Amino acid sequence: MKKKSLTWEQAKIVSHEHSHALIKAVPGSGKTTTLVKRVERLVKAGVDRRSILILQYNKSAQLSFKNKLKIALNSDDVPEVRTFHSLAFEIVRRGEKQKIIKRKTLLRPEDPRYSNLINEAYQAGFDQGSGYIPINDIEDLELFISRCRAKAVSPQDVMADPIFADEKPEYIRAFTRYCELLEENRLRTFDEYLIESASLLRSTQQIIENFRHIIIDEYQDVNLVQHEMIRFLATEETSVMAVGDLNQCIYEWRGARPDFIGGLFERHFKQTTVFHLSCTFRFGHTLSLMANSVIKRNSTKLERLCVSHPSTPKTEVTLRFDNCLSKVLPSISEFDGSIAILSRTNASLAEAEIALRLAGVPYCYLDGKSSALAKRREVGVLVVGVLLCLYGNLNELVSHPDKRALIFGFLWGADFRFEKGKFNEALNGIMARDADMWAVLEGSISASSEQKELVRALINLCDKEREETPAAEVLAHLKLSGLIDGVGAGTAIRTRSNDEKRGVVRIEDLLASSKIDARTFLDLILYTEQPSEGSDPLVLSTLHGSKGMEWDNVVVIGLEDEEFPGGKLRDDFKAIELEYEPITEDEIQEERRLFYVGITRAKRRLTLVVPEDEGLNRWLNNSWDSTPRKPPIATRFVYEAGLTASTSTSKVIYECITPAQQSGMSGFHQWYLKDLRRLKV
Ligand SMILES: Nc1ncnc2c1ncn2[C@@H]1O[C@H](COP(=O)(O)OP(=O)(O)OP(=O)(O)O)[C@@H](O)[C@H]1O
Repeated sequence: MKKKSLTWEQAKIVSHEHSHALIKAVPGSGKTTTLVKRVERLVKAGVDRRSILILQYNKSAQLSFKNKLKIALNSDDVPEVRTFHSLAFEIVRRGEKQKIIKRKTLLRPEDPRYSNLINEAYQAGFDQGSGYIPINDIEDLELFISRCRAKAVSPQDVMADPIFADEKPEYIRAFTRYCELLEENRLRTFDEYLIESASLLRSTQQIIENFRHIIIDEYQDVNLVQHEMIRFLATEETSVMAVGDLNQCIYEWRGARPDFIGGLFERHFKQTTVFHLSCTFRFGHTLSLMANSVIKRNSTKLERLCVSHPSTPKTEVTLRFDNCLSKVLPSISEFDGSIAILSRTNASLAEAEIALRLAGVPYCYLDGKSSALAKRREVGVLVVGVLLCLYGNLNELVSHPDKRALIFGFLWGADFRFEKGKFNEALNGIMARDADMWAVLEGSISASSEQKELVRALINLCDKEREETPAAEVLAHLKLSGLIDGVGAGTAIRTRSNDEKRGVVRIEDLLASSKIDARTFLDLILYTEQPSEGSDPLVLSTLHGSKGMEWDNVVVIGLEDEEFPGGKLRDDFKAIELEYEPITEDEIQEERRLFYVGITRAKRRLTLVVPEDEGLNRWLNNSWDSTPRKPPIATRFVYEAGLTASTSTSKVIYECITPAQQSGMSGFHQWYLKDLRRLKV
């Protein structure tokens, strides 16, 4: 294999000698390559391998880095490469052994004891009996707890902390009970391991050996506790090197603190040298220019632009104006190389799933899941509704593997109001073979006249449609029955309930444009087999999930401004009754970073599937890259990307630019050219 020669930016980091270092790296800038080279140089210069610690953000990054080190050092004896969690386990284990802290057991999220514990905490906090608790409410509580744990705050601290002043007191009570239950049962979750190890490092000398060099990757995603661990781990002699990209911080809502990389690191670690890795090896000039153009709209000062190395492919960026995925996706599946479809919301991924099934294109989710359709509530409502319309019963589901998920979705997503504690009874009742669904429902929902009316309307729909009836028509009848009105109503978080409502609209559009009949719709959802392992299917992922990944072809869908970044709804948006989701400027900036992360995953081709939008055409025709004043139809981020100007500038760069061409460019594009020259690549 041809050896890569390092850029001067990379070489400076590799040879950095003393003091702490902060590396600000753009996507695909060879961070791993540079860090591996640095460790190789340290070891070759005689630094003891055991005095070097590398911290990676997750298990797969840790394994991959370790393998690269083994190859570089031509040995299995490599420095310690750990995740924050594995380091915390080791420190806590030593603390327990030395009897400094109590012995406790790890409580993993998949352990049934965990769900019992969180349910009990919820019931205590919300003063609720032992009835059914919606999964989303539990998730909201978990998010609240993880935000508290990321800052290592106790329930007493939360009560006193003005940051939490707007939180519901129920959450604080539930959090208090959660902490008590962990203590009573001598259990620790992953969060407690981090917190206790930070506290052990602070209070106990020599709980773990001293490291001469500590290197931490993805620093933009560390939370306060992890940052504190590093501070207490470092001695006078330690040189700490943190690597990250402020513009890729997308986990602030979970407690990540971009301000560490944005200034606090340098304040806490004196005499830090700041380095930049501003040359990407992943994508070409058009995409670099667009990514810079979007991210410069954030308030964080852009110190360096992301600049493409000449060895990168000439990434092609295209906009596909289309409101219907079933027209767009079949042609995308013909692209050469790896393909990913990325979306801000799960509703759009569900639509993509159905469109791909319709086109017979194999796919899977990034985490290996073959489908998420059956678990979506609106899908449960539609499948059960269509089955009732066609056959008057749910016999077809009797031995279907997704029976429980679909009936759960139906019961939860439809507009039923259950008597306290009766939801599970209804679910189990309808699941039973030969169940009388109507009797079960009537025995468990409230006795109000609207609820009785809903059941009657459903009974009236039974057996009234034929398999050949267009699915869109059946769906329209279901809507008239009032069944769909409840979709999204039961979820506590507005963004989630809107996601389910959008799911209905997306499926509605898809059925209307594809003109499939009701039976085909059921077959698509219930019987489409996904390829088993081994083949190389197209990948679906949320934008959050795509972080750290790259594909030859990236297709971003769900690019409507009211969905991404969300916030103020357009006045003309009448398709569904979405609830207003107020969004702050900080949240818009985080969404913008998410768009930046998503588009910078592409190597050879980026396709942005946007809704028809006259405004965007105007922006493209005028080569503008500003943020539209009024919320547009297509996401504002596509407006800001300035595709037209980026394409023409990149064309002249590839064709060798003349001074006259350069002087006609915007100041921003001239800055890009200056940086390109400065990099001397
Ligand atoms: N100096 C170089 N010359 C040519 N190619 C390089 C150089 N440095 C890195 N690369 C290539 O760039 C690609 C990205 O490198 P690497 O995986 O180290 O980046 P990364 O910054 O860790 O990526 P990410 O942040 O997305 O995980 C790899 O294919 C690598 O071989």
